[in-house]
Amino acid sequence: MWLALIIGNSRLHWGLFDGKTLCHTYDTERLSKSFVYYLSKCQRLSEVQEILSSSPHTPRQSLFVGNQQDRADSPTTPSFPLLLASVVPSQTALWLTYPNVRVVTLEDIPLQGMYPTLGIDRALALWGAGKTWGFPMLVIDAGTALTFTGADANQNLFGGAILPGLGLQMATLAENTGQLPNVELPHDLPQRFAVNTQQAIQSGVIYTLLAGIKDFVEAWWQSFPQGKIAITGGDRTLLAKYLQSLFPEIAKRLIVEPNLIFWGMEKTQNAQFFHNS
Ligand SMILES: Nc1ncnc2c1ncn2[C@@H]1O[C@H](COP(=O)(O)OP(=O)(O)O)[C@@H](O)[C@H]1O
Ligand SMILES: CC(C)(COP(=O)(O)O)[C@@H](O)C(=O)NCCC(=O)O
Ligand SMILES: [K+]
Repeated sequence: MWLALIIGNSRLHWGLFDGKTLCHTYDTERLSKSFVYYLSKCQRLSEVQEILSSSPHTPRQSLFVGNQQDRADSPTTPSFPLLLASVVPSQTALWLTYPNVRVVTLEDIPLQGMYPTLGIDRALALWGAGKTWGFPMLVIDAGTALTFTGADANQNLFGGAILPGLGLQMATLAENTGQLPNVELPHDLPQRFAVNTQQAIQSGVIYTLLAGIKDFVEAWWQSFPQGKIAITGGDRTLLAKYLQSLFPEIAKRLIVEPNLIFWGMEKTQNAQFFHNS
């Protein structure tokens, strides 16, 4: 068993693997240094599962009472292997205190033509999607930031784009204006021409984002008529639903998949190391 951890800009994403099989996923808030320590002391799968699914993530001392001393001193109790991919350097530093950790870097991903500052989450999601469904592949990651990241049939980075994600667009309006409230995203596509403030914000953010996605997707298909498109990230389901209502011909060709980055991590040599250890 091994753990995959993706540190995004909003939260942490956890995957619990049995070899190549992804058994469980968890999303957590950012965690404390003592959490890192407790996780490193977990011996049984049930302990890992309990502390990752507890909320808030303050591990109960009682979980470890009894044989904690043995564990601290024994060299024969290694921690669960942890494969880490992070786009938040301060958080990477915290998780490097975990004893059995390996960090995925761009060098571990066999895509060609990557630029040095490309986000590891983008490269992994693209690698995971392309290896699973084939290249050319365009990944839309609807997370804190919304990114497009494409690779051609030769697994060469074609390029992409970065813009504020849905949540960030809404939050920025509320934070930087005197009269705009914090507004939730609606479950269904709102009416375009709104007659109140809340719906006007929803309409503006959603319809311009959908138009932008359509434009990128059409440009992608112009370059790669048979090119595939996968969407991931915390807002993927909502966006796929809006697209289904507004542009069903695009929605029909979208692969909606929450775990692209985990698939990418599993398909690196680093994971191979854990399979063999
Ligand atoms: N339980 C949740 N907590 C936080 N964000 C959520 C949640 N469910 C959906 N979201 C949406 O997911 C987006 C963040 O996506 P995510 O992929 O988790 O971000 P990141 O990987 O960048 O940390 C936010 O814009 C938010 O709208
Ligand atoms: C674009 C991102 C902020 C997306 O982060 P996320 O929304 O997944 O938290 C991240 O991939 C990143 O920091 N990229 C580095 C710049 C680049 O990819 O060109
Ligand atoms: K993202």
